Amino acid sequence: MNDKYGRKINYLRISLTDLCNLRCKYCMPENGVGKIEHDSIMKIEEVIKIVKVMVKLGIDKIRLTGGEPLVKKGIIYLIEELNKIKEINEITMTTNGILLYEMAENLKRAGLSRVNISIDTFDKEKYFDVTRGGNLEKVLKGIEKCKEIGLTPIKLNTVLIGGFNDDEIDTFVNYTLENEVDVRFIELMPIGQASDWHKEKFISNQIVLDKFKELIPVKSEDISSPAKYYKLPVSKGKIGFINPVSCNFCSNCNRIRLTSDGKIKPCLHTNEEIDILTSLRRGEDIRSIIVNTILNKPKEHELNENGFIPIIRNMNSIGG
Ligand SMILES: Nc1nc2c(ncn2[C@@H]2O[C@H](COP(=O)(O)OP(=O)(O)OP(=O)(O)O)[C@@H](O)[C@H]2O)c(=O)[nH]1
Ligand SMILES: C[S@@+](CC[C@H](N)C(=O)[O-])C[C@H]1O[C@@H](n2cnc3c(N)ncnc32)[C@H](O)[C@@H]1O
Ligand code: SF4
Ligand code: SF4
Repeated sequence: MNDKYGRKINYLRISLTDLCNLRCKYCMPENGVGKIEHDSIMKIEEVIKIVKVMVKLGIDKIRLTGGEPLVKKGIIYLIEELNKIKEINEITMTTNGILLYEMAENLKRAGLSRVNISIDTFDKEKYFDVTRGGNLEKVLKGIEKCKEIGLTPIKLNTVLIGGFNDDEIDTFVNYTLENEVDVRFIELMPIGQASDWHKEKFISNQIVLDKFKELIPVKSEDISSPAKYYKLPVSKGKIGFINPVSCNFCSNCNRIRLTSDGKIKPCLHTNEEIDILTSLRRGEDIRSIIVNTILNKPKEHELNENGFIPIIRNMNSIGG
């Protein structure tokens, strides 16, 4: 269905869990998130019920995210069930890749279309540091496994952090020369853990464009994608830029979000949330809640406005 600004909303991003097997410094507190009451998290069957109502309203693309979606118990079953819903064209996932090597085959068999993998550095020690304990080798093996079995196209998501990985821009850009993988640089957002980070850490994607003058703009096949794409003159993969702060893709926004505790979020950058899980459990009409949420989706974010209220949730429970 369309929202009141005429945007067609067909993309649902679901944060399946706020738990994660990593603790990226910009995303999660060092000690993780305390386990919240089991009952306040959506069960797999509840996710399926909500999705089944949403597809009747025009949702045809689902992204599973988190926290880390691959640590959610029942993830394979969920994908199998979503794959049976005829209205859904694409089931995708955003993952840190740690468990991909061992799970990729089952994910593909269950019906997952493709994966976006977050990787902020190709340096083993830096990876261990920024993720507070992650093993880079596992992610790299996961990427290779996805290539091997055709869980593709693959996109890498790289958050640019001043003083951390801005010295690796060449490595990431050159990765696309030999790999049929898109690398997307994401500007760090002042959300959750990063909401009070020092401004030097927030660096603009423009520095990549300034450094690589030979990058050629590529027309995106998906006008609703937050990424603007470029490529090196002879390369297998593309370079994408996601500027969630200085973004100008709100006018083409096609997405709504479902948080791990069952709230619909009409926009990534608002604190507005509608508790659909409680309504579902009470047997109330969730269709009208979804219709209202879509109709009243904000026109755009207000990150650049004076008086902007910082987002309270950490990214791990929103899902990015
Ligand atoms: N401001 C804003 N940023 C977004 C939105 N959707 C995604 N992003 C940013 O883009 C990052 C990467 O998103 P992904 O989870 O890979 O999903 P995607 O870009 O929709 O993926 P594709 O379907 O492959 O294009 C997220 O972590 C966010 O930082 C959005 O609706 N608004
Ligand atoms: C919250 S994670 C969830 C999925 C999965 N655990 C992963 O890391 O891909 C989704 C995306 O959000 C990004 N992210 C988290 N906090 C962010 C922030 N403050 N600014 C920009 N991107 C952020 C991560 O880098 C990741 O690409
Ligand atoms: S960015 Fe993803 S992998 Fe890193 S802590 Fe957040 S949810 Fe976990
Ligand atoms: S900031 Fe809000 S309106 Fe803009 S693209 Fe993201 S989710 Fe859509």
